[in-house]
Amino acid sequence: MLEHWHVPTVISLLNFHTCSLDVLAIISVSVAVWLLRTCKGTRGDTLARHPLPPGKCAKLYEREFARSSDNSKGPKPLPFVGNFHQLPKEDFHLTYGDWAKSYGPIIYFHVFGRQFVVLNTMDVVNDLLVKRSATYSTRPHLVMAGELVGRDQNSVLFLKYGQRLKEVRRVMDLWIGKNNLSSNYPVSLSVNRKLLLSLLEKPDRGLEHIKFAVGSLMLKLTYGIDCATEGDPYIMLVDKMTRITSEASAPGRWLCDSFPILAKVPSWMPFAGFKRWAAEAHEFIEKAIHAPYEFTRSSVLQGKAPDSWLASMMLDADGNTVSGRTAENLWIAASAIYVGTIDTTVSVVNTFLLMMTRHPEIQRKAQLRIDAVIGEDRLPVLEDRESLPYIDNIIKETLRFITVVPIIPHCADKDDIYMGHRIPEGTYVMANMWSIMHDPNLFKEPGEFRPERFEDSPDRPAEPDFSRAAFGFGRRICPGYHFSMASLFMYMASILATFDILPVKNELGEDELPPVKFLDGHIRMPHPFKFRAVPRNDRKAALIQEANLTNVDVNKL
Ligand code: HEM
Repeated sequence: MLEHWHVPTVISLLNFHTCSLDVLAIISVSVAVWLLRTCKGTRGDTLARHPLPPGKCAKLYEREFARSSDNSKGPKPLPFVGNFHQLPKEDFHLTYGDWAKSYGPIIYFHVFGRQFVVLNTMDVVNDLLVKRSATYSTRPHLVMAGELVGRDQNSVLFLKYGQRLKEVRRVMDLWIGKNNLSSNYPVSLSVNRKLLLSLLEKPDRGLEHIKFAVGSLMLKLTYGIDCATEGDPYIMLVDKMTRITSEASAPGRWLCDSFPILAKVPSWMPFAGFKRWAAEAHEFIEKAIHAPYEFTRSSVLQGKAPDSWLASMMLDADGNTVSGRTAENLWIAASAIYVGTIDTTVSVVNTFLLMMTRHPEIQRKAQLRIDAVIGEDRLPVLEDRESLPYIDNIIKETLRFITVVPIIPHCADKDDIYMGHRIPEGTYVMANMWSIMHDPNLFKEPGEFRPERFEDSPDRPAEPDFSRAAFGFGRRICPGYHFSMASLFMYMASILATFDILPVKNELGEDELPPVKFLDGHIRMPHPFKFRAVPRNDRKAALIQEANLTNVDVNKL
């Protein structure tokens, strides 16, 4: 049985800080426990209805599974491990996309008894995640990130669908929803102008400036925190929380996600390093969530809190700071803002800069359009968006090209039947956004960056605009959608209006084009790269200086 386990792969995916023998011990114990439970007919309701005789468990289980969820539309599984051995270490979306070519738009597979459905076209995604969002709006149960690190209690992204999620999303909507765009705008504008100044003053540190602008904007809006330019402790804190969360939820990394029974192993056992890691991560995340919240609470109590979303809801009708469930909703909502924004927005803006560096012709065209609308004497503002459809097309193309969240995971919270297939409760139902956004039947040369694809022309109709789908679906759609589209416009339009984005030069004085390479993960991000931001002319540089002199002081907002 063990050769089917692809043991080296399992071990390389682990981060248990323990030796391989320990891992093998865990695997052996888990296999034994699984077989015992299976043979007793206690594993899953299908098998519970059909107790299996010892010795034939694996074969019968496989047949039973095939009957229950029609596993025929997916790669052939092995007994017990299912399709584990066919899963890649990274770039899952590419493998799922390849499977879709053989098995069609819906793929079914299973790994150690956990069932997965991957949706590879917008039609099937809409049918399930949008039209049936009453069934498909919960999140998969993750043992490490959710249960052990505790993110299923304190992170919007991991919360199961239910009352708590609705309450927290309502709070977020008040803060960052469509109707609040204009009241957030002065702070956003101020941060945007500071970003231009940073690019002017330190043009060789472009990517750092973007990250700082995105992070500091969210901390200011949410908590009223003014970040120091470098090494801000709050930015470092929430950044670390983001990193830990993504490590804890990395697919295939933690054996306990495949064998939930391992969550019960006592932390003191020698091979239970993962439990000790989880306990430390949990403690750190609790601190990282509460530190900025406490900052706002104490400044509200002292009557000197700068305006912020949190401060606006911190006091009850009697002037006391809120407590209990209301306070919990606030800190959960507040902490989701930074985590939800940082990597996603930075990824899109960095991809935009990468593409501008590589495509001077697109950059020039966009600059001419901007100049025609705003002239020489001012910088772009949000109201210009309607007059600048080409910038919107650059945003759409950047979202399509990078596909920031390549796989969007939802989960069935009751049994369902779709196109004759049974989808049991608990199945992971994942939209393969990467395949959809790169479908050659919909997008001509999908690997090319081409904003014009969204324009109608006499010889070619516009290609589909799935930019909204890049933000998810149904009741779990990203609460930051409207805010993000507005801020992406402001980042892109104001950078293009004022700077030429150019490649760096090598020792021979030649342009060195940055490669198109991405870091894999839940969130796709360009590999760090270098570019030069050169002011288009003296007038533009002066406009940036003036905007920062006359800029409203965000500390007083
Ligand atoms: C370019 C920017 C962004 C992209 C591409 C993006 C994308 C996404 C996607 C794909 C999801 C999953 C939706 C689903 O499960 O169907 C999501 C969820 C979420 N996003 Fe964003 N997002 C962006 C910006 C933001 C911003 C600015 C915020 C700040 C509020 C935010 C907060 C969240 C939260 C809290 C969730 C979890 C929602 C839930 O599970 O109910 N995101 N985002």
